[in-house]
Amino acid sequence: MSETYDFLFKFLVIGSAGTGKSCLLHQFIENKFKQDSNHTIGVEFGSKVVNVGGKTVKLQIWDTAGQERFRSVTRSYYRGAAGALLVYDITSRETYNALTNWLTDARTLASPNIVIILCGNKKDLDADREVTFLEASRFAQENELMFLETSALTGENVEEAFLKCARNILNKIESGELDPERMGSGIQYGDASLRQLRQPRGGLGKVLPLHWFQIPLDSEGESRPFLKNKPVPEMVSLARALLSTSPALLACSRYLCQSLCLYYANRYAVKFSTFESRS
Ligand SMILES: Nc1nc2c(ncn2[C@@H]2O[C@H](COP(=O)(O)OP(=O)(O)OP(=O)(O)O)[C@@H](O)[C@H]2O)c(=O)[nH]1
Repeated sequence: MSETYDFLFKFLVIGSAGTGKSCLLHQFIENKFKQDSNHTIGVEFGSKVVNVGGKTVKLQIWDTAGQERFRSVTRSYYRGAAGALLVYDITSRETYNALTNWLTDARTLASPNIVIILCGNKKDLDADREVTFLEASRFAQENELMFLETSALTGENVEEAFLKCARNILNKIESGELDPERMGSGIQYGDASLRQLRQPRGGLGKVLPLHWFQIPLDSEGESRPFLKNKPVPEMVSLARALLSTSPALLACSRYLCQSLCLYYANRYAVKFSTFESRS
């Protein structure tokens, strides 16, 4: 069965042995708890297509072994990951204390820009807790990580952890902070977005560097084109073209507004996407 998706993100699941990494992946993909989970040998793999903020994203997830003896193997899989779940076990301070080492590995071997969500797993074992929610959330804040407590057993916050990480990556792509075109970004375009990018008839003959061009479409129908990242001259003229039509845009429906943007995006062979204005 062929899958269409807008993006593919490479994800890692890292953290000390026995924290529940394989169980988290299994719960996310199969929606059930993995009974009799054994230590992972090297690396295991899973994938799932999810819907994030109106985009279809395929998550390609590498579940790594936490045991020290596999470290040299697992490290070779870090390269080019866009996101990671960094897992500790709330009932084991030892796994929490090891977080700094895992973090250093992720940022040096994958990418300094890797988006990481810290997962305090085995939330269901609250009576045996050795790490408080508060101290872990402080650690997360200090290290610029997102944070959730999860339970692979009950499923609590498992899907949320993957989706939160994916949503953050998508936001960074849309704001221009992350460039999917950069080598080793851990992001690939899927069929759906490529279709949108196909050259129109009588097009420019070359695909321009791809930059995100965002137009807030809020409830008033207001359309203030603006550019993020480094605008290329073509993008500036695109912005001007849209600005000059703004009275018309103000009057027209969201649908028409989007069609017009799509028309220009196709014409200039640039990506077009929408997001909800939060004003
Ligand atoms: N109570 C509880 N037990 C869990 C949870 N997640 C995992 N476990 C148990 O923790 C143990 C280790 O789980 P794994 O998923 O194999 O751990 P891992 O992090 O993949 O371990 P390595 O592959 O060695 O790195 C197993 O006995 C699981 O049944 C959870 O959320 N709650």
